[in-house]
Amino acid sequence: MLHPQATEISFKLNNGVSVPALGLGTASPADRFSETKEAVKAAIKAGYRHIDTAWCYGTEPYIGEALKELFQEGEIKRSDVFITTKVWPVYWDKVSKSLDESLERLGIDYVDMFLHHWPLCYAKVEDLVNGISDLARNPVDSMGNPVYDPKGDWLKTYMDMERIYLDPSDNRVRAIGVSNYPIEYLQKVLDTCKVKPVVNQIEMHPRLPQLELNKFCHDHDILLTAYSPLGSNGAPNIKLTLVQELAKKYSTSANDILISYHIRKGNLVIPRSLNPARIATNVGFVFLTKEDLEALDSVGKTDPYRYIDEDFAAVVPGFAGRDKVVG
Ligand SMILES: NC(=O)C1=CN([C@@H]2O[C@H](COP(=O)(O)OP(=O)(O)OC[C@H]3O[C@@H](n4cnc5c(N)ncnc54)[C@H](O)[C@@H]3O)[C@@H](O)[C@H]2O)C=CC1
Ligand SMILES: O=C1O[C@H](CO)[C@@H](O)[C@@H]1O
Repeated sequence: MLHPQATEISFKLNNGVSVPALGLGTASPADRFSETKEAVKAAIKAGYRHIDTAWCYGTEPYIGEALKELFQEGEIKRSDVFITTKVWPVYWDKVSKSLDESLERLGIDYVDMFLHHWPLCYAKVEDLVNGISDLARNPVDSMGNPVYDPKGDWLKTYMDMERIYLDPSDNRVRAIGVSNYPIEYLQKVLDTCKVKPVVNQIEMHPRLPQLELNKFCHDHDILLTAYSPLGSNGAPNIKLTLVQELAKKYSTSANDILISYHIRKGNLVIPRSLNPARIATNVGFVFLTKEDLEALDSVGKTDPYRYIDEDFAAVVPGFAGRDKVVG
């Protein structure tokens, strides 16, 4: 059977906007930010039409440089590419400013999808050396504990995003969504807000299949975007025995299995790489069977693991804050 490549598959968001299933992740390491420009150009040339970034990543300016050149070279036009960015919790009450800063860095006048990065509210602490817009990305006190804003209300961030989306004179976003939201927070949004999020971007892979969240989101017409599909730094999920066995069964690569796992379930997936050759090979699509998908889901029962579990996230149900440094 002939299969499309992952880059050729798109889904419809609940507001009718079409989104390519495969996007390029761009949370690049700080010492390699500038390589993001060539990575984005390589991705577009390999057929990707979806780029995932965030205000806090530091890569938006390099994505902007890549887009500018791709537009000038006539490789793509703005409407050919789906750009996602996110508002970080230090800007929990500065949503419009966050969006403007992202748009300026990206060199575009709208984003296709604007996500609430984390349902929590950081304090604003000046950091003129390593900060983003002169604010500490992850403010901590002298004991290394995260500093939250005591007046913070995570729902306000989503409501401000909603206001921008609903304003007919404001064309800066085509769709709004969330990230790292557990079921109870999604339920609160559904109960209190006018606009249903189009996606919930979460860590998801065979070791963290997120079956309950999947059911809840799909029951409510919310797509999931799988982050860290390869297991984040060093791509440890590639070594999983079942993933290797399926790669052998389908004469393909382990990364194709890990990416196809999400697309076959009707979800989006955003693997990261700065290596043009890898970017070009992370596009194979395998028509995994129902049994394959169930077997992959069950890895998380015997060998569960959340790779992205930073200390600041421990206030969100489901996160443990594993990286806490006790000083
Ligand atoms: N919303 C959120 O809170 C978060 C969102 N994200 C987004 O998701 C994206 C992907 O997640 P990441 O954590 O970056 O991890 P990932 O699971 O995409 O893995 C990235 C690692 O895999 C390696 N890799 C890529 N292709 C490979 C291949 N073919 N063979 C061998 N190694 C390969 C890369 O060099 C890198 O070390 C991010 O870049 C970011 O855009 C990531 C974390 C949190
Ligand atoms: O998107 C994100 O990326 C970093 C980790 O890679 C994390 O802090 C944030 O949620």
